[in-house]
Amino acid sequence: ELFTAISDVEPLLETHKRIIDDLDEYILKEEERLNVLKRHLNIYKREHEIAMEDIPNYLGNPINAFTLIKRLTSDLDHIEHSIEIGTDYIKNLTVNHADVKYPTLEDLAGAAQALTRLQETYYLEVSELAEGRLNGVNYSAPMSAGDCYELGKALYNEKDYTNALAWMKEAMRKYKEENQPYLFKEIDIMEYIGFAHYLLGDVKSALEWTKKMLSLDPKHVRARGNVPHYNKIISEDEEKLRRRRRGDTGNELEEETTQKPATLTPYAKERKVYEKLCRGEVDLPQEITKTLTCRYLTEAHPFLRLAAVKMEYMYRNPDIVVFYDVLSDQEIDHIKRMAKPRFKRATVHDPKTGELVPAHYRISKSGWLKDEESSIVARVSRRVAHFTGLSMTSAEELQVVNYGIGGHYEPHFDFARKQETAFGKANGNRIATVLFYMSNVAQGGATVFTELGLSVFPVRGAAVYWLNLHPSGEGDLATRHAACPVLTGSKWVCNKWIHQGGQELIHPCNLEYQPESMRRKIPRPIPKSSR
Ligand SMILES: O=C(O)CCC(=O)C(=O)O
Ligand SMILES: [Fe+2]
Repeated sequence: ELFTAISDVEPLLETHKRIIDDLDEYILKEEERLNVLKRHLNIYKREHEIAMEDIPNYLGNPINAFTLIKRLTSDLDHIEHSIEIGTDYIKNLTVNHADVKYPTLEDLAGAAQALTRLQETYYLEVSELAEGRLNGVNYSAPMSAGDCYELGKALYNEKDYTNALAWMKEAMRKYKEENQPYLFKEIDIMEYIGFAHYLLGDVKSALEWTKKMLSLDPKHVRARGNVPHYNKIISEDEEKLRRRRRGDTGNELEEETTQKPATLTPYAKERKVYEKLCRGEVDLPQEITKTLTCRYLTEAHPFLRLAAVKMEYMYRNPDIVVFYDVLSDQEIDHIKRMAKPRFKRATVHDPKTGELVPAHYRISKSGWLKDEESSIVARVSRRVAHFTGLSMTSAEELQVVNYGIGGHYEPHFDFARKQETAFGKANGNRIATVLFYMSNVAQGGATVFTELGLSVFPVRGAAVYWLNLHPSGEGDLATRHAACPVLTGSKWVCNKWIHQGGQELIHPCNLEYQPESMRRKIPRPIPKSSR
């Protein structure tokens, strides 16, 4: 898939240029051909008019008789030939080339879902997006009726009827405004709107739209078939309502009327916090902010006395630290260049089939770089040892990540839980995470800590650092974090995960394990809106 990493979308511009050149040439040839045909047509029309004015006189003229016959024989051959060339040309015309990359329908669906994710996370209005605006900033040309229609169709095919409906309504509005020729018609948009309403349980609106379809085309087969079906459902519903009002409820109806209390699942609760953090709507409580400091780090390693590192505490207990200017522009370019050819989409095991399938909770592409492969990668590992003070003997290779359109990584822990296979390996669990930012992100793309209520926004060249484990080796649940969907720009990061192996003397473990009950003393973040 191409939509999972922005870097993979770049070659599409070359494909795009090829199509422009081919179409340009094709249209030029077609126009020449059509001009010939039009010239012939005009002659035929003019001659026909003259002939009809006075038929005997016209045919009585031998020249006219000849030219008429000529027009119906050799001229016609010419015309036919010209049309044939046209159809042959069309038949042989290819805008598909083997040597350039094309996106697939799966890419189209992925890009459509990404837009929906962005729309929902960042509260974007469909009408704003359709005008090419993101948060009030103009980012692209307005979308056409055709763009909105295709997007609506892709969402409809993915069974996202709510968003499909919103985009189809936008398509309808633009279709009327634009008055442009399209391969689809107004009635096609209406059909999607009507059926989406039906699938969302709004049968009355479905009927209304179907009737509108019939006013445009009284013979429309599907619309005619649906009207009685919708009418039946509506009258059945009304009957149920009447019986309920009369108190004449059977058991079956009683069940329907008992409403379940609207409680959010833990997943939905976390999702809400995650989205709020992504929008930057949560401030840390003063109890935390007053403990946050920044300074030059000089003591973690003797090397730092020569080259101190700027550090800033983003959170205390657990400590989340940002180190600034720990990757240079050259290092970033080198790491990106090395990683690109090895990019693979993040996959998970499908429990049903046992096969590796793309992970929907993580939309990005990544590749791994070894220290031995490049002195620059090795230098970055040494730097990590300097500013974390940890041993790199058990560290993983450098993981390089690029997020695609709306790319994200849903809330997770970096450490392995007991049931997971990585747990208990020779090197132990991931004791620490160093997350380098290799790009700024214009909008979106924050790293957020859902238990702490902390949003960290990417700064190119900086790294976030935290310990994933308690001194006892137990995973610290407070480190749960996520990567927010990228709204604009391309987000590049790289991860260095350091394991327990090798830290025995540097970071001795002990039985101290700060239980959940203790951590509750840290005030919870207060959402802005509740103040
Ligand atoms: O990209 C980010 O901001 C976070 C990435 C992350 O959490 C991970 O790769 O484990
Ligand atoms: Fe992570």
